[in-house]
Amino acid sequence: MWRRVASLSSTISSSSRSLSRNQVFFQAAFGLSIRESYATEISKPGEEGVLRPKEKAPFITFVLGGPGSGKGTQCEKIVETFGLTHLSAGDLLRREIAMHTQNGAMILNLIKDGKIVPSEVTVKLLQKELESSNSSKFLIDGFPRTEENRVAFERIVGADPDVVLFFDCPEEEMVKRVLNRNQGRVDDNITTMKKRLKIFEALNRPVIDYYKNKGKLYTINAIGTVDDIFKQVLPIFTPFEEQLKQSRHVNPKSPLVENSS
Ligand SMILES: Nc1ncnc2c1ncn2[C@@H]1O[C@H](COP(=O)(O)OP(=O)(O)O)[C@@H](O)[C@H]1O
Ligand SMILES: Nc1ccn([C@H]2C[C@H](O)[C@@H](COP(=O)(O)OP(=O)(O)O)O2)c(=O)n1
Ligand SMILES: [Mg+2]
Repeated sequence: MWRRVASLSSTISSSSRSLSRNQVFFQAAFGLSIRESYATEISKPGEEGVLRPKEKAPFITFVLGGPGSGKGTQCEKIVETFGLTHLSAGDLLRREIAMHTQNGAMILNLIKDGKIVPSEVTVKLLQKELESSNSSKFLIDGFPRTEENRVAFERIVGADPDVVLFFDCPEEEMVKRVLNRNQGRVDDNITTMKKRLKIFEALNRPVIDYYKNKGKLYTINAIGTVDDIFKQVLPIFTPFEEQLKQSRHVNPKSPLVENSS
């Protein structure tokens, strides 16, 4: 669906190039933001009163939690079961480092120091993935980590999450898991971890509170086995059964698929 939008946007004049392809298309054609245009029945000038089919908004889940709370591990299980497309903000940033891109060195220094990369950089990487994907159901892991991240995503991508998962884990357990992670990450050491935990408390808590107030937050007790934790995650997606069933990528064994054997 995002791809369909992208192909239409090539007809838009080059004077609007600083906007995203989605924004260019929807703003130029209908003067609407992406979210508005997905949610509203619209008619072009000269076609007043002609109802056009509603576009479907992408289904977006944000995955929050401290370092080592098990976000990535649970995302793998969600992908396996429900077929959402997994976008890890941390993985996208690490890919920039590995590819020695223009921002690579800056990102490496911030990550080593437990700091947050400027929102514009992270959101642009996410936006690129969202726009080039065939999928319409996304799991965005490790994002937004700050209020600035959240606002930048709203401004640049123009979409809101349907679900926000928060893996709630005691610090002691997170430290233990990170120090045993063994993935060769530059930030998996006690010095960086201590900084990350401080930053998490200070900057991620306001994001958690924001989504709690909006009624979108699902808090999961992240202590226990991977399977026990996933048992808490499963029922969260049940109310979204219809939307998720339409995904081409849904695992046929998913509990959301009727008559699965
Ligand atoms: N429920 C769990 N119990 C014990 N260890 C876990 C659990 N979930 C994940 N882990 C391990 O903890 C480490 C951190 O998990 P990860 O999914 O990478 O967390 P995050 O993405 O939140 O930093 C990994 O080595 C992972 O295998
Ligand atoms: N929204 C984000 C996500 C990650 N980062 C940076 C800073 C984080 O400490 C690192 C690693 O993030 P990642 O989500 O992979 O980390 P964990 O899986 O929680 O340990 O990347 C960021 O600056 N902004
Ligand atoms: Mg992770």
